[in-house]
Amino acid sequence: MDSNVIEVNNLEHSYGSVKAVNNISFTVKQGEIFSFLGPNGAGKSTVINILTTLRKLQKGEARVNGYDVAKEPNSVRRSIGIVFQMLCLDHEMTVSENLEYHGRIYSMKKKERNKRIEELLKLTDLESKKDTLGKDLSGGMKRRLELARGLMTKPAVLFLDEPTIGFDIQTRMRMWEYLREIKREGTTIFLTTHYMEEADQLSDRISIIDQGRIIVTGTSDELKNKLGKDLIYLETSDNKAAAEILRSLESVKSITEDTKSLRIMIREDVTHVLPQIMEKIRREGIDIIIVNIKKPSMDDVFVHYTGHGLREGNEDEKQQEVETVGISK
Ligand SMILES: Nc1ncnc2c1ncn2[C@@H]1O[C@H](COP(=O)(O)OP(=O)(O)OP(=O)(O)O)[C@@H](O)[C@H]1O
Repeated sequence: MDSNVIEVNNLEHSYGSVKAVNNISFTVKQGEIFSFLGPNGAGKSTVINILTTLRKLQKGEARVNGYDVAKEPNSVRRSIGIVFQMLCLDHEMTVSENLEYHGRIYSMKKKERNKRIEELLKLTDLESKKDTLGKDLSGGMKRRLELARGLMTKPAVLFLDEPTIGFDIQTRMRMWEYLREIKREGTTIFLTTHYMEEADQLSDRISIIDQGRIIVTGTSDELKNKLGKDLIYLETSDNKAAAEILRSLESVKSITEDTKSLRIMIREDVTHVLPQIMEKIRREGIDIIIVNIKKPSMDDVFVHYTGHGLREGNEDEKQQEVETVGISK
């Protein structure tokens, strides 16, 4: 039977007049990797800070490992591991000493500490660096050491706030491997990210969060499949008029329009629909400049549900949604 390691009900949080978290509810099951995917300022850090008891809960309910974050913060803290955006290592200690020190703080016995340090150095590929000072590690190694430290006490749940921010894609992919390995050890992982691919590749389930609200939750496949079977990117001499014409087609599920192109989600096999679409547009005297067919990506899911791209303030990515058929949320 699935058991919930995290349970959040109607969580709200404001900073003065700014409502950072607006009535959020979700659960995370034992052994899952669960991600909050959202742009800067969406409210991700605020939620993770409340769940890890670093920020006081204002309104709503939250339980972690069965403990109430408002009423039993010490029990929550003892049962979790945390890795935050900001590095908190001691740069004058070696890799092993950093882990050793953390184990002592949590009153781990010497034998247990040594065993765990050995396991974690192996897991995070830091065995050859065990006597290197924190300040002499690369950025990726420092983050791995943070990860190892967060896991020292074998927490039931690990919280990671943007674990791979600023990493190149290779280092990011290695980090995903470590996180999958940690999951295999039985740890539940809650992470925040603004990388589409990270959420897509790593998570068992994803919540898209925007402006303090959860917009939609599901597995990567569920979210993509809800959009439609295939997606056609179309650039024409008059996108607005083309969207107008195509909206009446039964096979078209929805159309997202931006300044350059149309993203057309379709219900049926693209090979049947595409000739029909081309014919209809050409008949109206509209020229087709580019046609591209692909399966919906997490990027498409994000644009579809939020109505904009992920990098806030980039006008090229601001999209205007012109749905033809409402989709269930
Ligand atoms: N200490 C604070 N005081 C005032 N406003 C804050 C504070 N922390 C966050 N905010 C505001 O609350 C909103 C949510 O911020 P939060 O840091 O939770 O978002 P986020 O999704 O984690 O963003 P990022 O990815 O940039 O960390 C934003 O509008 C932010 O400006």
